[in-house]
Amino acid sequence: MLVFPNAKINIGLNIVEKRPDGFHNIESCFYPVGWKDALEITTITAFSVEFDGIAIPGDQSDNICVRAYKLIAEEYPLPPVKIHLLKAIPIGAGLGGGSADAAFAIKALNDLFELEISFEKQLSYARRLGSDCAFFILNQPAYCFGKGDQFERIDIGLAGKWIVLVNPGIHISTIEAYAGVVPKPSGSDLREVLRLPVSEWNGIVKNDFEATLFEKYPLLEEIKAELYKQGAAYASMSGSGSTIFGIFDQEKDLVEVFERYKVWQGALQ
Ligand SMILES: C[C@@](CO)(OP(=O)(O)O)[C@H](O)COP(=O)(O)OP(=O)(O)OC[C@H]1O[C@@H](n2ccc(N)nc2=O)[C@H](O)[C@@H]1O
Ligand SMILES: Nc1ncnc2c1ncn2[C@@H]1O[C@H](COP(=O)(O)OP(=O)(O)O)[C@@H](O)[C@H]1O
Repeated sequence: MLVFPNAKINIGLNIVEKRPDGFHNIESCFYPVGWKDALEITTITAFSVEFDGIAIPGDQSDNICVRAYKLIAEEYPLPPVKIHLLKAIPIGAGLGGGSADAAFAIKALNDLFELEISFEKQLSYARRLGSDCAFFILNQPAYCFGKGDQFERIDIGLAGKWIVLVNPGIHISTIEAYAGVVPKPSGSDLREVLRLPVSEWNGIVKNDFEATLFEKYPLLEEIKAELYKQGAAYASMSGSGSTIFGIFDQEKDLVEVFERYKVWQGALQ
């Protein structure tokens, strides 16, 4: 079975409080985008994994796809599989690529072996693998809260708008990014704020990671400024960075402008 795990962006990201378990409660709109990996799961006589594309840090047995398989195999009699991942989504980039791989692995195993795992149970497996992971089970625009693992559907009418994602290749660890932020209540309801026209979001829809990370990596702020210079209606860092995205009213080709970096551009669904 061949599936294509996609990235997400965060439109607004409020880090509102530190929790007793060490995690943070956040408020954010997660929105799927078309930058994709390819993940193939097939039956085989002995379990194996193969990785192509961007090198993934860490041991193969720690790969989140392998962890997803092992988690489901604890409760369901799964045969051995071959997991083949072609990694294209930049890593440590605020795009949730690893979480997407895990969620799509859960869904693919469920479909391939007709396990009939309920949607709620798929969510609970996903939550055990990562805070961002449950969102990718639904994989629709959502207002996310709690650790980022609770969500409700949100319709902010971006379908058809053009998005450009720019990744300068700076790897930012999620733990490092959270450690640099002092949580504070957001003071407004992001769901309400996102009802404003996109062109009014600048300065109002904020990512709380930007302040510290822009200070540490000024290039990120420069990329954001360039996206506005190119006519973006709204631009922001995604998640814990380092990817910066711009939303445009019309199709825009910025590959040459950002030729030194990885760029993905396409229409929002
Ligand atoms: C920042 C966000 C925003 O969407 O995304 P990315 O930028 O990584 O894609 C997420 O909160 C990342 O979620 P995810 O990448 O799944 O994180 P996890 O694996 O659950 O946690 C990694 C580490 O990040 C910190 N963490 C994560 C989530 C959260 N709500 N509070 C935290 O403090 C914890 O230190 C945790 O040990
Ligand atoms: N399939 C995978 N794809 C990407 N990263 C993975 C994967 N499996 C495990 N990881 C680990 O998860 C970390 C975070 O990856 P990723 O989800 O791409 O970043 P981000 O949280 O910034 O979106 C990586 O540095 C890597 O060590």
